[in-house]
Amino acid sequence: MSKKMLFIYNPMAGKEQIKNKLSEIIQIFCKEGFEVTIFATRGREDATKIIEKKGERYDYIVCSGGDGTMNEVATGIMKLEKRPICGYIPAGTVNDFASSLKIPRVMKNAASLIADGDVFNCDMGKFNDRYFTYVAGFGAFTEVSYQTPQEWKNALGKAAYFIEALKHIADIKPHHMKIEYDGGVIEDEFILGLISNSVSVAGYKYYEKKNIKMDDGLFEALLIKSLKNPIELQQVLNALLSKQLDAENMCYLSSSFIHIISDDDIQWTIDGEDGGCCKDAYMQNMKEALSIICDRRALAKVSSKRAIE
Ligand SMILES: Nc1ncnc2c1ncn2[C@@H]1O[C@H](COP(=O)(O)OP(=O)(O)OP(=O)(O)O)[C@@H](O)[C@H]1O
Repeated sequence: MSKKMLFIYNPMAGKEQIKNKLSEIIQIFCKEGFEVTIFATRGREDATKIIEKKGERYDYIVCSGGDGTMNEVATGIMKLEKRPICGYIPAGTVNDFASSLKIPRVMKNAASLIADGDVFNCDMGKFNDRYFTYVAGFGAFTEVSYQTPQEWKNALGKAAYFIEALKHIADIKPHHMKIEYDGGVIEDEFILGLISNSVSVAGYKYYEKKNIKMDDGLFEALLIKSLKNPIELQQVLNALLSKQLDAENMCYLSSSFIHIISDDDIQWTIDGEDGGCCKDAYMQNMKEALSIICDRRALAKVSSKRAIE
């Protein structure tokens, strides 16, 4: 019996990367016995809407685009009762989510993986009434992915985000907030927070020393307190570069939920896109909610159910 696939792609993502690859990708799917319906997105939330409307008719929903498109597709799937298996062909600049799951950057290899790969039940994040696949954040680094000029992204790739972030860190206004998590509360002034379910954020593998699992029902939260002088700033930058996440003025914790209540509105970023402003952000880990195809080698690293091979 043929497997029904809805293939959704953002034609504009990552320098219109898919333009010359589409035919090859579709041929791979057809050769592998998929019956493919193709949908090109036209703008914001298009992917989510088509999935909400028609997603349950398919066995697989495969998307191609950047982290923003992946987010919109995962959001659509979360809204379905009968959730199809998700596949991803990355086409953006950074693709943190894809790199955590070892999904190839070469599009035809990622397409072949859809037929060959393993299904991984990945945790998803819920942020108030929205969803995220790998990160919700505020402050210095988080504003970067949509502030970094496109020409920099194209020329420098991952380095562009980091350089832009370093430029901004000193200008960021601290926010007074209360942070509730499994078994604890912190109250302080913070300039940055990253709540993630990924081994890589903004292109940097900050968490690689921490043995992060993406199906354990836990977020990792990295918070940086308000910095009083250039020495403290330097210490934090050094700690970030050497991936020492529990240094002075930094908090690192794991929790199934994170509730952040701030005195003033905070600008959030969700999976690298604008996440809007709010004073009250409740983030709940949705354990193993998204079934996504990934490389077998990634499972050994990101799944709590597999012993390291
Ligand atoms: N045809 C389109 N034209 C313009 N924007 C689109 C179109 N289709 C979808 N979008 C919107 O563009 C946003 C960003 O797209 P996406 O993340 O796929 O690419 P990108 O920005 O190039 O990738 P990255 O941010 O990873 O570099 C999506 O959230 C989506 O809402």
